[in-house]
Amino acid sequence: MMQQLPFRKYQALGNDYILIDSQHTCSLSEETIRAICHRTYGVGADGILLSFTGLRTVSIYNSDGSEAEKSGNGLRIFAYHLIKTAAVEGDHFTICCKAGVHAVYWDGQKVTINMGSMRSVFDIDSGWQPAPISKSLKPQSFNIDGKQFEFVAIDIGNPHCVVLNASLDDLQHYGPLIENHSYFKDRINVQFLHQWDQKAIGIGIWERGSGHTLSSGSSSCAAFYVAHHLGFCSDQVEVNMEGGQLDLRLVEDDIWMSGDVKLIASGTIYTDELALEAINE
Ligand SMILES: N[C@@H](CCC[C@H](N)C(=O)O)C(=O)O
Repeated sequence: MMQQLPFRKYQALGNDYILIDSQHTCSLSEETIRAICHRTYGVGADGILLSFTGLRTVSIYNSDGSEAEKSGNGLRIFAYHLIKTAAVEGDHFTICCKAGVHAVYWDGQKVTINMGSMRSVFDIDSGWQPAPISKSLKPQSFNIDGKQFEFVAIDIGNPHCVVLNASLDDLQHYGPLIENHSYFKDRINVQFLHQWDQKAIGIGIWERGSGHTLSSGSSSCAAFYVAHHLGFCSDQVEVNMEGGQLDLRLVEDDIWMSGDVKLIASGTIYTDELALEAINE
């Protein structure tokens, strides 16, 4: 059935999302999501945020059509959208995604979100395990296509593999190989941690389901959490990515994230004009 879907397009540090705030029940097939996100046949985006007007809950989709439990930039965008459309009142409210409920603060310029904490940690021998009370993390290593990498994989609502000894030049080649490694049956987001000191860390990003992106909120949180617990940085840092910076701090083991969001376009998607056959080739 032909659908006309009003949308807004937002970007957060170069990580772009199409937000569909639907008045009616609306579900999108994987194929439709891929077509909308396609950079030439569609509107073009790293993902889609789907919500129902009046509700503070959002579903998050990657550009390959898969659903994600969480997105840091996606949540900031959704919160900013609720503020700018006057769907929420005041400067303090909560929003919900598949990974749970998140507190939001708005200071008139930036959205700050409680991104929560590490929920589980990956061990090569025993798989995903509940986060240890000690919060201690131990790097492990794997060999990918002839190259040895040190990594720590943690789940903070969505899964992340923080690689500790990789060069950004290797991201395009090894990113997809790590994303799809047999260790990670639900695939994984990948961060190449390439710079750190007490006040700042730098990461390159390969996202599960969306590939190379210019920034990622949940990736920043995972890389920060790992770097801090390995003693590489303090409990408050700037995370530098190709698309810009996020400010993160740990408060009682929860990661608070703040950063920019911009509304860049709005319009209507005509679903029966989407070139599904072209994107399937
Ligand atoms: N861009 C996001 C992460 C989106 C979800 C991720 N690709 C996944 O599949 O978990 C962010 O800003 O966190």
